[in-house]
Amino acid sequence: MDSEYDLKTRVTGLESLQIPRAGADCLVVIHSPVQSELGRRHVLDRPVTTIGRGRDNDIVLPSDCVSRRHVRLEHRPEGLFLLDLESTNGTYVNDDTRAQGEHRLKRGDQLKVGDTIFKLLSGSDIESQYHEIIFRMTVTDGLTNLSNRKQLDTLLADEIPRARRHGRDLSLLMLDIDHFKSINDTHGHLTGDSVLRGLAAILQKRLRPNDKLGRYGGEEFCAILPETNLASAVRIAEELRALVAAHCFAADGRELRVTISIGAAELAEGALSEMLYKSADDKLYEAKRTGRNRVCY
Ligand SMILES: Nc1nc2c(ncn2[C@@H]2O[C@H](COP(=O)(O)OP(=O)(O)OP(=O)(O)O)[C@@H](O)[C@H]2O)c(=O)[nH]1
Repeated sequence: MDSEYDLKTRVTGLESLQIPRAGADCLVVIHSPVQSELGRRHVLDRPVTTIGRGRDNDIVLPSDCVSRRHVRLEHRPEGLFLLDLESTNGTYVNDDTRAQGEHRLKRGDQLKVGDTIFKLLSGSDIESQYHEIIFRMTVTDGLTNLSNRKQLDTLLADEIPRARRHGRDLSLLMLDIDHFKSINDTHGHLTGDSVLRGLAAILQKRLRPNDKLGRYGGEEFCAILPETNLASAVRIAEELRALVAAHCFAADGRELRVTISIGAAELAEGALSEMLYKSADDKLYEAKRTGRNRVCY
């Protein structure tokens, strides 16, 4: 049985980008007030999928015009059925038909739930794959393949209420390559790019699957560490720092040594995403000011 955590990460993180098995039904977001949701593909790989505003739904739409439990989709031998759960604003199929009772869906149908419109597609449809590619492009950093800044914001905005709800810790690391400009200047931008890719791979390999690593910008990375207090985050940060310092990057057939500075912060009571970013960022700059290749918290 999946934990609530696993279920949610499946639909909020890059984990949701797994290619579904051929022929699996998918709901693809084709209209949303949240731009970064466009093209997101929800694979309907369970017997029942619920959609609603409440965090306990399989697909969570945090909008006032969506009911807490809004609609339920059910796989049966005869096909996929939709059942509106007496939502206030209703569920509409193909624009104007308000779903009454059970409604059998067919591929290509559009479902309007509040201000989000989904299209039911097969995972193997060219159209579904097209949406997926566009979605990947909007949430991924092209160089490192990690989450981009926008996606990090979305992930952190999801993790903060989850941590509060379950009374769990949450920490954030901001990581920045030391003297990266001189690596570019000495070895060229292609080597700089390869260092960024190599660094991303080292960090990703050490972190746990539930941690969320992204490229915050330029040579700065960010790791969201759910269920991690500050002491553990600092231990992890120290390990990452040491791993990078010990790694031999390659430049023009020669060895290149790279170090990183890290700022660590823990979610404080009542703090918002920006405050957590700022606390970790302040500590990162303290690490830079006090000599680099170190962790500050
Ligand atoms: N190769 C490459 N370089 C980048 C990329 N993004 C940002 N940079 C470079 O990263 C460098 C960052 O330089 P600075 O902000 O001066 O920082 P630094 O040299 O790392 O110095 P400290 O952070 O103070 O240790 C700039 O030269 C940017 O051009 C990228 O995608 N590829």
